[in-house]
Amino acid sequence: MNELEHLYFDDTGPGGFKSGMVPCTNYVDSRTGLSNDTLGRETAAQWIRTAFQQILKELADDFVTADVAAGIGGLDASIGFEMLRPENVGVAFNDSLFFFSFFITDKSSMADLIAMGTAMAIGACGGPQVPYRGGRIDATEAGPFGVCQPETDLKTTLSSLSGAGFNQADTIALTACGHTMGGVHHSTFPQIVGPEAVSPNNLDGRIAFDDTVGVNDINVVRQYLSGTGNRGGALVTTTNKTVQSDLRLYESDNNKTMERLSQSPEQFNSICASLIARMIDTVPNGVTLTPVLDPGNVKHAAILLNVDWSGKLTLSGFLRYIETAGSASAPESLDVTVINRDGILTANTVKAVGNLSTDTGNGVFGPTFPYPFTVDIPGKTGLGGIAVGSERFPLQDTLFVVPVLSSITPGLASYNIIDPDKLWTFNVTAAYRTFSTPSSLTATVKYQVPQPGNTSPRIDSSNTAQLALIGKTGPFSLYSAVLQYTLNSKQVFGSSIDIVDEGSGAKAEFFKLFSIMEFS
Ligand code: HEM
Repeated sequence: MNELEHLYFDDTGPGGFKSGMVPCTNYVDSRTGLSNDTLGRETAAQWIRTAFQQILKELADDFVTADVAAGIGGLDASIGFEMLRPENVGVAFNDSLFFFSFFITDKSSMADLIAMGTAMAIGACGGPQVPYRGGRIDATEAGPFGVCQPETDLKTTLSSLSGAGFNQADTIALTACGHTMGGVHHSTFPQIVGPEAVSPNNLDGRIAFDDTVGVNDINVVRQYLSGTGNRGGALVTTTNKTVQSDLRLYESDNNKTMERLSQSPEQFNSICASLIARMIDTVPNGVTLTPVLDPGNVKHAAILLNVDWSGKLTLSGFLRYIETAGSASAPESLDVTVINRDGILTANTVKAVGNLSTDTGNGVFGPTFPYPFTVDIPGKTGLGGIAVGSERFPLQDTLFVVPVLSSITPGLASYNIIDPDKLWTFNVTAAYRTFSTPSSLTATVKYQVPQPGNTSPRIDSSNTAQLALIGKTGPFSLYSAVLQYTLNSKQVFGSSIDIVDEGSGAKAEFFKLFSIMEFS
């Protein structure tokens, strides 16, 4: 299963991608790793701002100053290299990148996670579903300097964003779509918000954009136009004219765009969904984004394939059922039917019973329920996929990592995500459905490594080892390797292994090593 789909649709429990913004007003302080509701900060809002700043910054540097038509700019996480710049003042970017860094793997770049954070913060906090695609590539160096600050004059802001393909109405609407959650902080922008905003439960002194600070809604537009509530927030109401950047922008077309946005929540949502999608989909030349991640109704997740010494295969994992708009409510069970190696639907069917008491949904698409299943498969006929109702999901048994014959030590009992470096031993066994000896069967372990001067790590793919034949079972040959690395727990968490036979092209890609860690 696609890692981004997993993070977005399934990984929503404690420690999952969504955990930072539950509830939407939650704030996770990267300095302690803990929630803190006394500062007047909000993680969901920081995530949206990070994407924009990366883009406004990337919009301000790549995406804005650099010209999208020239293909230079876009969401590429170069902000990680630029934390010390004045334009990146405040903790928001550091907080966000620190949180996202736990989820960086070979298949999930920082830039994709920044974009996902925005889609989730908006979609799960009362806003629209923002179409989300993957495929962004992280920059390997800092980008040019940015320009969009509260002090920036209107002409410069508009021309910067127009270089990124956003006209004046787009720029006004995009800003209002972003400036509905969170607010402006005295601790970060004392020239905008005075010390009077500071209180025991608002130690950073936030003035919110509207009075629904944790909800992505039309309120900011309506309060701005009617002069009620927070009147659009401090970038409108500050008496320091130089930094009234929202007021300058909103008024620049005589409030026409704000009037249009205010007409209905549905209109606000649909304009925002399309502008935010355009914002996060702005990528440098040469980057091809995937199709929009489709929650579907039913998909498989956390699939593991084992083989025993008699050659019998066992497939286990779960289906997730999302009650997307207009779909039937989750049934008590779903039938999983094995498709054999030749692509033929077999009579081998098991019932996956839903755990309907646990909604694992990300709050964007609808209640989501897991249906665990296990099915035995004769090694002779093998596995080509599974069918669930009319849906077919391709799987393969040509080359795969065998979880029961693989291990990681030390185990979960001594694992803590903030543990420092220690020696890890990965004992990896793969089953290969061939009896001819491959010229070279290699295992590449990929894990994150820090980048000097950057909060965001990169993936190191340089650790490769040969696998050696250890036996045969049914139609499979078993190959194994023992790999040892000194890593911290965070590196182990996101590590994965690819097994490749270059000669035949057979591969088992992105097996997450953490998935086999046991209590020991
Ligand atoms: C057009 C020019 C813009 C300027 C000059 C600007 C400036 C600012 C400033 C000064 C803050 C206060 C940050 C703090 O005190 O921590 C802020 C907050 C925020 N901005 Fe913007 N912004 C702009 C557009 C946007 C856009 C287009 C989006 C997203 C689509 C966005 C999303 C946010 C969010 C979510 C916050 C709240 C952050 C928090 O509460 O931590 N901004 N912006």
